This record gives sequence, C-alpha cells and structure tokens, in this order.
Amino acid sequence: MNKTLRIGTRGSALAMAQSTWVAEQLEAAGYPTQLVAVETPGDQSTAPIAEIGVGVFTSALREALAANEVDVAIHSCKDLPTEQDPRLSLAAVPVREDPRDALVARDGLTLGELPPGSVVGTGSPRRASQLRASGLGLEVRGIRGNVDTRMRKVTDGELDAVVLARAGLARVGRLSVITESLDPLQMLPAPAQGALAVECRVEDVDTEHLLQSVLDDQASRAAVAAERAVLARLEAGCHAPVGALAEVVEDLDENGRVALRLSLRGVVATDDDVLVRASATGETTAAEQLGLELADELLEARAALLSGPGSS
Ligand SMILES: NCc1[nH]cc(CCC(=O)O)c1CC(=O)O
Repeated sequence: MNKTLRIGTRGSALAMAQSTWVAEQLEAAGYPTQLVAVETPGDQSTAPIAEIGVGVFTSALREALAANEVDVAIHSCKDLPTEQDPRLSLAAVPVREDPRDALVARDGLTLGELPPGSVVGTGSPRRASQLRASGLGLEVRGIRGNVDTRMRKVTDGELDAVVLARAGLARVGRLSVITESLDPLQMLPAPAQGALAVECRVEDVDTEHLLQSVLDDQASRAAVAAERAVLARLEAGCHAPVGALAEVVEDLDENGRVALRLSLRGVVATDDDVLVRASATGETTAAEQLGLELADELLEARAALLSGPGSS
C-alpha cells in the first residue's frame, strides 16, 4: 500500500508539532504523508474551555475524517471526549510524553517558593482546585489563550505564575521556560495528558493496521484507557474536576511473580476544593475495568465526605 496518507491537523503551533511528529514517524517507516489543515471553532473562541466544552478542538477534525477529507486525525488525547465516535477507530496511542503539569513562575520560583497571595493563572478547574487545596495561600485566576499569551502574563507582571501541561511545552521546544515540573502528588495531571490519539475511519482497516504497527505503544494505551475510564464514570456521576494518572510498573501479581502491572491514582475535588483521592493496581490488560473501579471508589468516598458528620 503506497497511497499518500492525508493527516488532518489543527493550525496551532502545538497541533502542527504533534502532526509533524506523527508524519515523520510514518515517513520513516516508508509511508508517504501529507498534512491537511482543518480549522476548529475552539481555535477561534476565547471563552473558557469549561464553558465551550472539551469537544471543540476535536469535533471538526473528526468530521473531516468521517467525510473522507483526510485519512488520519491527530488529537491531544486529553481533549478527546470520552465516548468513542462509532465511525472512527482509535488506531494508535503513541509513546506518551512526560504527563506532569509545569509551573512557569516569575524569577525562577517553584510552587513552594511563591509567597502567600501570589496570583497563579489557569483555565482548568482541575488545576485550580489542586492549587487552592495546596495550603500555600495562592490566588487562582482564570486565563485562556495559547502558550505565548499565557506566558506573557507572567513576563508582563500581571500574574506571578501559570500552570501548563509540560508535554505541550516539550512539543513546541519551550521546556526551558519551566521553573518547576510539578510532582503528581501535588498536581495530578488530567486524564490522558501528554498522550496523542491517532484516529482513522473504522472501515479503513489497512490504515488502522499501519497506524497501529508504526505508532502504537501498549503501555501508553493501557495507561490512557485506565485514566479515561476514570473520567468517563466520574462525568456520569458528578461534574467535579478530575485528575488521573496511570503508570506501568514492576509489581507482584496474584501468584507472587514479578510482572508489569498498571498503577493508577485518581483525584476528584468537592465544590469547596476538598480533594478526595484513591489508588489501585491491576492488570494492564484490564485497564478500563481498573479505571471504572477506581472511579466508583472516588464517588463513594466523595459522597461519604459530603454527607458526613459536620454537614447539615
Ligand atoms: N487543554 C488544551 C491542551 N490540550 C493538550 C495540551 C497539552 C499537551 C498534552 O497534554 O498532551 C493543552 C495545553 C495545556 O493544557 O497546557
């Protein structure tokens, strides 16, 4: 098979970097590619993402793919809605970037060095809840815009710091602006942060196999499946901010033998920024099940907290 693969991409610097990387992998494996620009309403809007919905960045690309205008769609996996589009197949989850959130602060400061009252910008309710729960006395302010717009607010002195996905900065070659990569204990990343999702049409099995064999990474796919299952069940049960992170680790299986297992952590915030946490370990082959079980644990713990002694 040597037809040119048409790769649909958004025009932002991050999207172009991601699509170019995928194209390079495919070209290196002997498959000719062509990048096709697709505009999405999410790139035009300046409203908070929490209001316009997470699908804004991905739906136009998915429509172009379903309509056979392109053969491959590349998304940031964390921007993808949790329900699979029945017309499309998630053909590959490539090796994931470092999933941590990153602090970009004035004067090279780390999170712990920011004095109480410092103003930290983020448009993400998940990051906001974890920042307010940190006990550092930080003031959180909502922001949006591309990486440069957000960072300019720090250099201009309007904000003391912003929190961004480390992976986004890595992909556009801007790791040097980071003043601290935040430990997941302090800031659990969004489900699937740092991972790409590569989709094709469900009936295009040749492309599906090709994408899978060249690009798919089993450990990244399992981790993302577990994290997105946490999100899917929590979306159904409440609308609170969610963080989740799964990692493939060496552990003992049920028979006491060393095996690669999936270690999963989750956090959900209450309306007044109390954080409820849970963790679990399971088979990499049952990633989704592990995520669903962890979500149930989080929902129960959250319900117990909200109805517990002290509340009326
Ligand atoms: N919500 C926008 C978005 N979608 C994916 C990334 C970064 C790359 C990634 O997480 O894969 C970002 C920017 C950010 O959160 O700072």
